[in-house]
Amino acid sequence: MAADMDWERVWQGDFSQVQQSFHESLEVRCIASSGRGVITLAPLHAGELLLAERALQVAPEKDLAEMLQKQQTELDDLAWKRLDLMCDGGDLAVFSKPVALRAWPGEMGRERSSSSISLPSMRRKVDLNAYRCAPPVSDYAFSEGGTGSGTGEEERHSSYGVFPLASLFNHSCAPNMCKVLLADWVFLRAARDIEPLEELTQFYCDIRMPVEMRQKELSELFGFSCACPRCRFELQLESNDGDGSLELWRRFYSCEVPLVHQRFASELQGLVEAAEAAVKAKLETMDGRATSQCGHWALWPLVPALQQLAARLRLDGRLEESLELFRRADEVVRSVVPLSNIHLRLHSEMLLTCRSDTTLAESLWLVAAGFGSGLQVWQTLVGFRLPRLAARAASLPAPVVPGRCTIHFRWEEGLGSRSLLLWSAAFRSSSEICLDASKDVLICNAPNAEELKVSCSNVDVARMETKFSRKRRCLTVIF
Ligand SMILES: C[S@@+](CC[C@H](N)C(=O)[O-])C[C@H]1O[C@@H](n2cnc3c(N)ncnc32)[C@H](O)[C@@H]1O
Repeated sequence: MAADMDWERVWQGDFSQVQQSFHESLEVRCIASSGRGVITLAPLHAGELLLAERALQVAPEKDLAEMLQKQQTELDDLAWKRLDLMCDGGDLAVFSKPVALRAWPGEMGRERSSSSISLPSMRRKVDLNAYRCAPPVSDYAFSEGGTGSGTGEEERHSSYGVFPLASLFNHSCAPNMCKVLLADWVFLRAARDIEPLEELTQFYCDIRMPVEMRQKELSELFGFSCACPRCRFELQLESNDGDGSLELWRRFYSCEVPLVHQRFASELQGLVEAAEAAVKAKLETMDGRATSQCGHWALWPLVPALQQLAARLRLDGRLEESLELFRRADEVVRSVVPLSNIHLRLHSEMLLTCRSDTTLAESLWLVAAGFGSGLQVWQTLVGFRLPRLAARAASLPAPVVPGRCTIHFRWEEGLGSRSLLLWSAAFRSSSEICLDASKDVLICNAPNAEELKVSCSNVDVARMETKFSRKRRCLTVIF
């Protein structure tokens, strides 16, 4: 995978070095059904690039289906099959055998001589799959006065693209991937650390909306009822509100925040605290099923108010309290949509509040992981609001993406043998993985990984057998 791509050039609109590339551990498990779409076989680390794909066609939305319909004869067989299998609303069932994304669709595709894709079907494909494209430096840079790219709002939003591989990924309202669209390219990255066999998800609707609105939009536009963990949790929370104690909390969903805009900071703080207390009390009545992640999700509606409050405290010179509130908002945002524009905004605010090197390094990492590494990329997305910090940012070491990875382990008992399975996003090749033993502990390490110690009796490293799967990033140690 092109991890060492020169992102500064990409963000300046030079795509000459970019090639279609895939993470080798991705597998397609089903299409056009509610089952799991694309999964990973390997652990992934936040910021890892999973797919770089160029659009088959980019055009104004109204022309896209017709252009693709005409263009299909010019596509090579593989591209045509991918387009043919792109979801058009029909349910094509779960496969008996998964297909690697890089080989997609393998044997699955129709032979193209049999028929061409009809215009109505192409229209459905475009409706269900097309992404809005953007020229470099556009929506991502969010200065009020434009970005200097000279493109007007209308022009920026007039192009849509069809990406047959990227559109194989299903939706979640708390997705684990982030998507960057630049010109006619899409880049998908792991937005957080992801375990082997987890489904990879992106978002199709505005995930800032309350659950009922998200459900309505996904059902009307994409024809499915979202049953992601966040929707399930929020629906359960709402259904538990027979006594109406969540009324204040509900009013905080972003659309209502302008109403509280006029209040004094202390008054707003009181309201936020009351809403938080109400939702926390409600969580406690939910038979212990609410995880800590649910606790964060429950605070999502409060994020705009937390930001407003933090900005006011900053104006009053209460910098530490302000920073603390921005951090809390960031933690909640991270649980819903990691590595997003919302973070960029929050991190800029944090930097305006406190110009410490730690906060600056965090913001450099965030940009590198979500959008591509390089000082210029940071400058384009965040630094342009903070001119006085640019020189300091340049003096900090470039952030390493991925950062330090955990090594996971599991014991497996076989017939007459015992194996230890070790896996980590940091495992690139077996030669880099170090195994050592001291007394009753087996120690495993690799570049970029946190050292792992596993209790283990009478280990003789010299007599152990090992097998390594690069695809799964898994080392099996047989004793
Ligand atoms: C862009 S496609 C996603 C890939 C699709 N599963 C496929 O096989 O081509 C959008 C369609 O996938 C299905 N889909 C996506 N996310 C889903 C989810 N979370 N639950 C149920 N169906 C989903 C819906 O049929 C939707 O119209």
